[in-house]
Amino acid sequence: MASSARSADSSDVFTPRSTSPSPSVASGRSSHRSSRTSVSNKRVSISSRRLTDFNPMSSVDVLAIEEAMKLASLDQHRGYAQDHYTEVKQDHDTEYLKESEASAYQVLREPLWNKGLSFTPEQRVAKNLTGLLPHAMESLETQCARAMKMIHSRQTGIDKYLYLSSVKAQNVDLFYRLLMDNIRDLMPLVYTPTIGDVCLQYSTLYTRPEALYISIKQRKSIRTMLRNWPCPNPEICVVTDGSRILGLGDLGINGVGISIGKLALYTAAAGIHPAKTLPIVLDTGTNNETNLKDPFYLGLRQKRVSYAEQQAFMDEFMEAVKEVYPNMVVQFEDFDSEKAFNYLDRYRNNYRAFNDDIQGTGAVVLAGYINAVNLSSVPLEEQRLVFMGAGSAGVGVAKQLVEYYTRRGLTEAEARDKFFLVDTKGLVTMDRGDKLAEHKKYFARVDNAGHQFRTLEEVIEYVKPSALVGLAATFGIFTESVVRALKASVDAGGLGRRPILFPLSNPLTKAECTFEQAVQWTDGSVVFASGSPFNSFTLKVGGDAGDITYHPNQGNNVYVFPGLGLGAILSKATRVTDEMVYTSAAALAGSLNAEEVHQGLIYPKIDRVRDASIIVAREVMKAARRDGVSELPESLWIEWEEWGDVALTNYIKQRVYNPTSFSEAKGRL
Ligand SMILES: NC(=O)C1=CN([C@@H]2O[C@H](COP(=O)(O)OP(=O)(O)OC[C@H]3O[C@@H](n4cnc5c(N)ncnc54)[C@H](O)[C@@H]3O)[C@@H](O)[C@H]2O)C=CC1
Ligand SMILES: CC(=O)C(=O)O
Ligand SMILES: [Mg+2]
Repeated sequence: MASSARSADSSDVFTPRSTSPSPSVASGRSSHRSSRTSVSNKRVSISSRRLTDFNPMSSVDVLAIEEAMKLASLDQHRGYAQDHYTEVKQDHDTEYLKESEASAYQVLREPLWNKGLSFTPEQRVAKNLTGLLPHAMESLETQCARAMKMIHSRQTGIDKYLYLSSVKAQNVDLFYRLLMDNIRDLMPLVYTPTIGDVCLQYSTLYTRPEALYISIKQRKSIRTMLRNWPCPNPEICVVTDGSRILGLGDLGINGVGISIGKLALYTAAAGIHPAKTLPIVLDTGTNNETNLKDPFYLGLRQKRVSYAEQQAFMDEFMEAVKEVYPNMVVQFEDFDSEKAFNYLDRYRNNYRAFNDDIQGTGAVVLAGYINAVNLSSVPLEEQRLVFMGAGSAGVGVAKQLVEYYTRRGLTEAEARDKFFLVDTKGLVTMDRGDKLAEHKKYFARVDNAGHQFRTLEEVIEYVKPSALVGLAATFGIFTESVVRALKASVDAGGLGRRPILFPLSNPLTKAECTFEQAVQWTDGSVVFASGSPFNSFTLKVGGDAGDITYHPNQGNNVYVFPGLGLGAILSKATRVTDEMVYTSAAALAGSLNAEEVHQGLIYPKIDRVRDASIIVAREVMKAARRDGVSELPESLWIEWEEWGDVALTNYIKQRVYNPTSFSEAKGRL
């Protein structure tokens, strides 16, 4: 962080690590790092030659691509031959370059220090910046207005993303002010849906490192690589192996875009300091043929290793994390479903870890469901739910809802009975004749009397559901006949009842139906939430009634993971417990303001995601305390018990990052 790095106790927050902070060092982060990587100098120069020689955006001619392929294959051999399963030893000093010791050039080049045109005249003199900047001094707001103008001038989502990314590479405070103040417009760029396109093309769009890239071939050096991260003591990491990125399948190392995007939202939506976030991709190969044939693909050019081999690698990774960054919370993201469930079970009791797709999604959908049931006029006990998709998200959500029902007085069997999960083969039943994946067995029906239901229409006809949830990553699978059948089954229960329809798959190209379709096919009665954002929809009614505008909800785990992570960090939780996850859902459900309730929404508006995250974090902290996993001093808890939520909320607010013009950005964890 540029500004808190300047405060007296900033050594823990400040970023670049260096052995030689002399003025002769050319620039900020990259120069410090290269000064310490003499062991692998040769490898570094080979890969940088590849990156600079070929501008991926312009090299469309065949010759350039052939040449690139030749060089890429050379690079692969040379690079990996050197560190194949051997440890690359590097010395790690614990000194970090201080901003006060940095040259003016370094201050401007370090994105965590650079304040752009917001440097005051006094700061410009003190830091020898006079003449290096235009004379004008501007507030962050003015710089944001300029940046928004530039974003609007770009035509495609990717181009807008690239512009934003370049802002982040130059001025972190500006990037986050921009994102926080324009979250409705910009979140769809740094997150779903645009991040899906970015991940698909990550290796081609690549311009600079933004994450830790840990390949299984470097497994002996995991600790070294973790220590190489230039910001000291990161507190939250999002780690993926790229095996199931959004609904786009196995993207290999290209999936790192999702770790980067989610961590940008940890900062924008919950105020975790950017210098405390660490995106990680574990490269264990890819089964994506397009990637394997792509000359620019940056990951290991091999098929994925076996589950057993990856398991051993994962064990080593988790142990290394605990040793190098013992306080860091680990968010597992977008692992394919078998690994997602296995790793959650394996690590949840011994590490500060949670799975976003299982638990974060479970919590966010539960929150939306609690509010949707109220709007639907179908009593909680009468609800019956069909889930299209029985993967990590589908099963994770259904289990979270079962917990809700049991807390409401149902037995576990009664609660489970409300859920009908459907996958590519139809309704999941015990006697379907195929080998059920372990995670599906809990919900496999045994009351189907030998009958199998292959299509969604058949399932709806059989179940007569009140709610339909889509987590199948299949575009358009909620057809008109499916949605009308859902509405008919709800209408049959009585007048004024409303169907709950949640097409939650990401990105938009995988949404089970659109918002407009949902409104049209239910004659406007739908209670709707989608994974990626849709625009409001105006139905032209004509006549005296006038037009009616319908507002969608975004049911995305972005409403939960930032607050859950922040709560886990601030409470110094040794584990992320089920109670903490459940509480995050209950807190989110109760976080709507009067206007949002009046508008019939089930989630807070996305512009209020930060308010919601603070509430979620506060309640998660209290849940950690109830579960006995908070390592905060007892005296603090006694104080908060005495003074109540206001005091705890203030404690959180004082610790969140909030870049402002001309002054130190507030907040550090
Ligand atoms: N809105 C949100 O916050 C979240 C949304 N998701 C989305 O949920 C989707 C699924 O994620 P995971 O469960 O992790 O994936 P997964 O791959 O583990 O599961 C997908 C499931 O859908 C089923 N399926 C696929 N095609 C189908 C079809 N044509 N008909 C019926 N079933 C079909 C598969 O059999 C499998 O059970 C993805 O698009 C992901 O982006 C995931 C997490 C959070
Ligand atoms: C939102 C999210 O985590 C997913 O689609 O996988
Ligand atoms: Mg995910």
